[in-house]
Amino acid sequence: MEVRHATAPDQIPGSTTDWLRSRFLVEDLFAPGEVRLVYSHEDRIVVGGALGRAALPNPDALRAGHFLERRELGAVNVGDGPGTVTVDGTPYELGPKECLYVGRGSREVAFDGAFYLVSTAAHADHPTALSTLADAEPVRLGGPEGSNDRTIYKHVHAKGVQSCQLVLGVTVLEPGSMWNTMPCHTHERRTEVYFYFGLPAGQRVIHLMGRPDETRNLVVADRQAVVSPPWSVHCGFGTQAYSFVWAMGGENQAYDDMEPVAIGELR
Ligand SMILES: O=C[C@H](O)[C@@H](O)CC(=O)C(=O)O
Ligand SMILES: [Zn+2]
Repeated sequence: MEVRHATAPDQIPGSTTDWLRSRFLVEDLFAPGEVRLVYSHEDRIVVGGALGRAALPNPDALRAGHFLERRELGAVNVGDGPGTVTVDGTPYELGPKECLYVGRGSREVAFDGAFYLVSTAAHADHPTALSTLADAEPVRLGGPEGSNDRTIYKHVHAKGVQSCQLVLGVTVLEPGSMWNTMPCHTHERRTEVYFYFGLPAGQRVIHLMGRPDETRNLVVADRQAVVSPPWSVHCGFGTQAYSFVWAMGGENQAYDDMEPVAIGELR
């Protein structure tokens, strides 16, 4: 497991493309038969990828008896077909874009498929729960005039699957729509990670990050993640339509607790 230290906004002016990518972009999460993990000190969020048949390891850096001893986990099927997550002997079948929340205290977690993983620190046990696309109360936002016609599926949130601090959903853009999260925002009380998937090979998402008045861009390929510290905007446009998993950890779980940024304020 790679461990990344937290960052500060005053590191952004003068930063190089390579430095930005090494701190904020997570590139290689998927290898057949492996679970790959990156631990970010931004709200202690761990992100990962599981491909094929693989079990959740217990990295030394956690100093835990097992991965979920003091953590909770969301696993989203980012493949094109069904996949299975088995938790302490109980199998759960997930369709594409569906999510399994795995509660603190679960010991053995195994995957069969293509899963994106997000884990946050947890102080209480919540039941392991499947959230299907129908459970996620889809909300249609945007429209063709803003090239941002998209559907937001909320899986783990205050009114859905319960958790300690994890909030997680999937946003799907309609063909011909390119922009996510515009107008954009920050949320001072939470870190958010975007994981882009379903982007055709050779296409890219241009992801904007940084303080609203000092933005930078990251060029992101399919199945890559971007960590947004509380001071950073997070939005982007694709060269074709795509989907992404958004997940947050931090001080509260209020999805709408954000500082909106007017488009004209961006620099
Ligand atoms: O804090 C909330 C997150 O940034 C996302 O839910 C935004 C998003 O999915 C979108 O506008 O497309
Ligand atoms: Zn956000």
